[in-house]
Amino acid sequence: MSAARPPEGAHTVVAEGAGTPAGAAAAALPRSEVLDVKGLSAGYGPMRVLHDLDLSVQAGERVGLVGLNGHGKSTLFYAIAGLTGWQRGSVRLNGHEVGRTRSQGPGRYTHLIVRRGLALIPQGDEIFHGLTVEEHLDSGAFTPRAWRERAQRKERVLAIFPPLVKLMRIAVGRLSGGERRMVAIGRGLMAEASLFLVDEPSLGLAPKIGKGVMDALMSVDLGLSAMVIAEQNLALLEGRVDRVIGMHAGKLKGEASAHLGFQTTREK
Ligand SMILES: Nc1ncnc2c1ncn2[C@@H]1O[C@H](COP(=O)(O)OP(=O)(O)OP(=O)(O)O)[C@@H](O)[C@H]1O
Repeated sequence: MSAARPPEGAHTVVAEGAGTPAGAAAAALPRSEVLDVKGLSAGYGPMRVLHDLDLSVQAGERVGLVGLNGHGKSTLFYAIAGLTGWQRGSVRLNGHEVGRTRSQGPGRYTHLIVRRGLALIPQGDEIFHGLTVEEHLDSGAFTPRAWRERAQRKERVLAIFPPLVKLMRIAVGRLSGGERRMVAIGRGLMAEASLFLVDEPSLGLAPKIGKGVMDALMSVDLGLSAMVIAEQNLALLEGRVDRVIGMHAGKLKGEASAHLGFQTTREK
């Protein structure tokens, strides 16, 4: 697939949302902190997966999160979205505290966190086979403002994923794996978000297709929003994101600019 930048003036899903809680927060805090995680521990039932994490992401940043299977990348995303069973520590999104103990059940506050500007693009496709491509994209525009602007938002998504243009009326169950991944990511990009968490976008795809999907993600003009991409394959991120953070056994193990390769710099 080819990855095109969206047309000029239609550069970011988020900057367009500047009249909304998420957009206003991002617009009011140019180049400032979108995400500030401090001392985050989280897990499921009796299992502690994340251990005292600190992570800060600035507006406009594209950050890679690299780690092997099972080391907690998805759990970190779920914790930020309030989807883990419990957590301790602070998670601030656009300056607002969204982290708290999930004693009343995972997902209880997720809708509020989403309204604060979070878009989670989960691992795997998480799509409904009977719905069309267009219905999936529309479903990503769930805030009133995003819904009003869904036509423009779809144009931007289609500029990022041109192969979807001809598939809008096709049920996603009939698409290839790479096309389904484009739909899943495109649905996330329809949201009015200031922070996009993208979980292993190349997983399960042939290398060339996976690289194409990653190219498309790199072509998204973030404006004042930020993106964190979890990935097992460092080579897909190296030199293409602003920084790469490693994750091992539920801890952030280091940080390095992508072109320097991976170095442990702030092991906890
Ligand atoms: N819903 C869940 N309930 C219980 N344990 C879970 C759940 N989700 C993940 N885990 C466990 O948490 C640990 C971290 O998994 P996680 O999915 O966060 O890792 P990951 O780095 O994203 O790797 P993967 O690529 O496999 O998703 C693993 O031991 C996993 O089995």
